[in-house]
Amino acid sequence: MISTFSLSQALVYAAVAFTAYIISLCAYRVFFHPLAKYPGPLSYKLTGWPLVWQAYKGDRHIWHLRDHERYGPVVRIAPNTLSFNTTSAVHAIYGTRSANVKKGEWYKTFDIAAGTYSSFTETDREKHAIKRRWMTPTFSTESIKANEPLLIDIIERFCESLKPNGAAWGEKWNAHQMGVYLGFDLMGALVFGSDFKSVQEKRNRDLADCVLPAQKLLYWLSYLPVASLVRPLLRSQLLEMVGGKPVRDNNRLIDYGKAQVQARRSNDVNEKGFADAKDFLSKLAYNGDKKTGWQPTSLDLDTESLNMIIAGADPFSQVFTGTLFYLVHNADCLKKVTEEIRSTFASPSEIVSGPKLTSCTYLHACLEESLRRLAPVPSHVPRVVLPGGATIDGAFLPPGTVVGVPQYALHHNPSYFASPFIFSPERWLASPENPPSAIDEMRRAFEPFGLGVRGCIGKNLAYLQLKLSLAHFLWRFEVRETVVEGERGLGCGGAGLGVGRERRDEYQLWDALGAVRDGPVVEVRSAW
Ligand code: HEM
Repeated sequence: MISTFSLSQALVYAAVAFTAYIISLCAYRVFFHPLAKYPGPLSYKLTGWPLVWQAYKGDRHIWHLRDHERYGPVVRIAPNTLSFNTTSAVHAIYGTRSANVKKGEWYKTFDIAAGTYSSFTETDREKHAIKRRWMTPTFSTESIKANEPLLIDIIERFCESLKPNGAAWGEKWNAHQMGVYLGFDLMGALVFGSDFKSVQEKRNRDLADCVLPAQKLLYWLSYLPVASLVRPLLRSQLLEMVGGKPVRDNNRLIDYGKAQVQARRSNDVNEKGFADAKDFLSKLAYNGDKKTGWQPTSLDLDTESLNMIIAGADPFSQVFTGTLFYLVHNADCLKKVTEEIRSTFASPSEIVSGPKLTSCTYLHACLEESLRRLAPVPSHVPRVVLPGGATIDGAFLPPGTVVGVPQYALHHNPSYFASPFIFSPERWLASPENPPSAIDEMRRAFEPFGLGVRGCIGKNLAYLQLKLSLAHFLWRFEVRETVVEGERGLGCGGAGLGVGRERRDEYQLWDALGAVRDGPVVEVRSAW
C-alpha cells in the first residue's frame, strides 16, 4: 500500500516536473531565446515539428514563400532557425568563403548509408576542401568535352525512341518519366561508363526508378528529431522491414555503386581498361588530392558515386521536363526557341558544344527562366553559424543558429523579379527596356545551383546536358501537351491540390531536397 502510494506520488511529481519543464521551455523559446525577436508563427517558435510535417508533405517551399509574404524578409521557421528572403542574405550565407557558417548535422542523413560522407554531405570545411579539389578535374571543360560524344549518342537514341512512324502525331508519353530515364542514362554513362538503356528498355528501368523514392525517404527522415538515431540503421534489415521499398531502393543504388567501385579497384584493372577510362568513377579512383596527398578509400568512392548519380541525374530530369512543361504551356516561347534552334543548326549532327550552341541566346534564356520558376532545390538548405557568430542583413546571430535562403521564395520575390509567376524568358535578354544592369541585379537573386564553395560542381555539365537535350529534341520534333478538354493536365496546378498549388500554368513540385513531380503528358511529330 505504502509503495503504491509512493509510486503514484512519484508519478504525480514527475508529471508536474515535466509540465513545468515544457512550460518553461516554451516560455524560453517564445520570450527569452536569442531569436525571440524574429517574427514567425507561434507553432514554429515552439517546436521543429511543423518543418517535419512540411517536409513529409513536400510543401516546405510553398510554406516558406507564404511565411515570407506574411512576415517579411526574415522569418523564424523553427526554434533555432531563421529563413531569409533577400539577395544580401543569400550572398552573405552561401556566397563568400569568409562566411562564418558551415553545413550542419542535417546533411548527414543523405548518403551516409553508403559508408562515409560525400562532397555534398561533408560538414568539415577542411575535409570538404580536399574532396572538392579531388573532384574538380573530373568536372573540367576538357573532361566534359571528352565525354560529349557519349552524351550526344544517348540523346540521339532518346529522340529516336520517341520518333513516330510517318508524319502523324505519335503516342502520348509522360515527360517526367522519360526525363528520369534520360537523366539516369546520361549520368550512368558519365559516372560508371555504363549503358543503362533505361529510355529504350522497360526492363532496365528499376534502378532509375529507385532514385526519387530513396531521396524522398531520406529527406523527411533528415528532419526527424531522432534522425541521428535512425541514420546508423539505414542499411539494417530492421529499417528495410519498417521502411519498405524506399529503404530497399536506397540500398539498391548503394549496392550498384559499390559493385562498380569494386570492379575498378580489383587486381585486373588494366585488363579491364578502367585506369585509362574516361568515366568519372575511374578518374576519381585513380586520382587523389595533389595538395595533401590524400587518396580516396573504397568507401569514399562508393559514397561519391551514389552522390553523383543522385545529385546529377535527378535535377537534370527535373529541369529538362520542367522546361518542356513551360514551353508547351507558352506557345510563343516554344515557337521562338524552336525557330532559333532550327535556323542555327542545318542538321542534328551540328548540335554540339561551341559557338553555335552558345549563340542560341533564347534557348539559354528559356533555361534560366525554367530554373527560376522551378527552383530545383526549392527550400531552405541550412547552414549553421560557427563560434564567433555571424552578421546577416545587419543582425548578429549567435553560434549554432541555423540560417538559409529558400530558393523558391527568393526566385518569386517581386522585389527582384517583376510578375514572378509569369514565365518570361525575355526577362533574361537585354533590350532598351531591359538594360544589362537590370539583368545583373536580377541575377544576384538567382541561385539555382547554389553559390560559393558549396555551390554545384556539376553546373557547367548540367547546362551542357540541358542545352544538347533540348536542342536535339526541338530540332527534330513538334511537341504539344495532350489534355482532355476540361481536365487538368498532369503537372499543372489546380483547385484541390492544396494551398499555393492553384496556378494552372505552374509545374507542380513536391519538395524532397530535389523534387517529386509528374507529367506533362505530351506527344510529338517529326518536324521534317
Ligand atoms: C540542373 C541540374 C542541377 C542543379 C539545379 C543542381 C543544384 C545544386 C545545388 C543547389 C547544390 C548545392 C546544394 C546545397 O548547398 O546543399 C548542388 C551541389 C552539388 N551538385 Fe548539383 N545541381 C545540378 C546538377 C548536377 C550535376 C549534373 C552534378 C554531377 C554529378 C551535380 C553534383 C553536385 C555535387 C557533387 C554537389 C555538392 C557540391 C559541394 O558541396 O561541394 N549537380 N547542386
